[in-house]
Amino acid sequence: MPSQIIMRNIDMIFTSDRKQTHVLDDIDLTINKGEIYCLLGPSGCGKSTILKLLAGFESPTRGKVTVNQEIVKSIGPDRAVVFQTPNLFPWLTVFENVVFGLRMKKSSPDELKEKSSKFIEAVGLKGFEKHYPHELSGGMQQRAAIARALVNDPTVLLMDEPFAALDAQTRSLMQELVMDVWEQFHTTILFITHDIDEAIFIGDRIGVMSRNPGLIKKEYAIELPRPRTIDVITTFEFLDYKSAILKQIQEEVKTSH
Ligand SMILES: Nc1ncnc2c1ncn2[C@@H]1O[C@H](COP(=O)(O)OP(=O)(O)OP(=O)(O)O)[C@@H](O)[C@H]1O
Repeated sequence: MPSQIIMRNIDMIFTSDRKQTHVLDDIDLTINKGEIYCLLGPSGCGKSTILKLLAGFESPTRGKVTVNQEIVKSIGPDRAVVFQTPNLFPWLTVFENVVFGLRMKKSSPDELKEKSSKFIEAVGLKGFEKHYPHELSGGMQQRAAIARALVNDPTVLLMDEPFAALDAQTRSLMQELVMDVWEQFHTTILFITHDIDEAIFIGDRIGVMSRNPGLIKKEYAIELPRPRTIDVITTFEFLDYKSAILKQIQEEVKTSH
């Protein structure tokens, strides 16, 4: 599969109040087209910084970030971001929130209708098009945020702990939703999480990071068959991955204290 995201020799040093923080150290990351790559790691290791570099919110101190063979210089419609909080416009309905980007692009009414219904249905919100965000549960709001991200046909979906604020049951439904959406559209996904089970369930590969400065310490290829359903989390293969990753994280914690 061709590489879609390439980060080479990335260093990131933030300077504030004359203090320098070396957040990322020589990060090399390649994500293939259609792959789901999960980043796991302790708080402050630089996971969101990697996502911000890919989204074009920040530029690296050193190194090169390319998406679709183009150097990332700013934000772009080829890269959609889903954050922990859905950030929907409270004064707009689900339909209007989802088509917001399309309206900005002056898409035709037919395109608005066709694309919104495709993605609203894909995230299981059919029938809720006229609802306002305050009339939806947290999980439903996040579904709308995912539809809004997908409606512009991004080639890359960047998800920053998208389900961290949800209760366990909703979270598990949302993980299955990501699987469903991926089965339909095969979008390349970078998915940031603190949750090992979530990373193994969703990911094709997992990068485990360490901090001070942030490094991708080890990568794991998750060869569980797809399509995956939540039952997979009780299989021996799943538990083997979990135990190996837990061991790696525990070693990290020991050496960083
Ligand atoms: N704009 C900035 N200016 C200065 N320091 C920053 C800036 N953005 C991030 N940092 C610092 O970089 C480090 C990594 O932050 P980042 O948000 O990437 O970590 P993270 O692994 O995503 O953490 P968490 O899991 O808690 O979200 C932190 O120490 C943070 O304070």
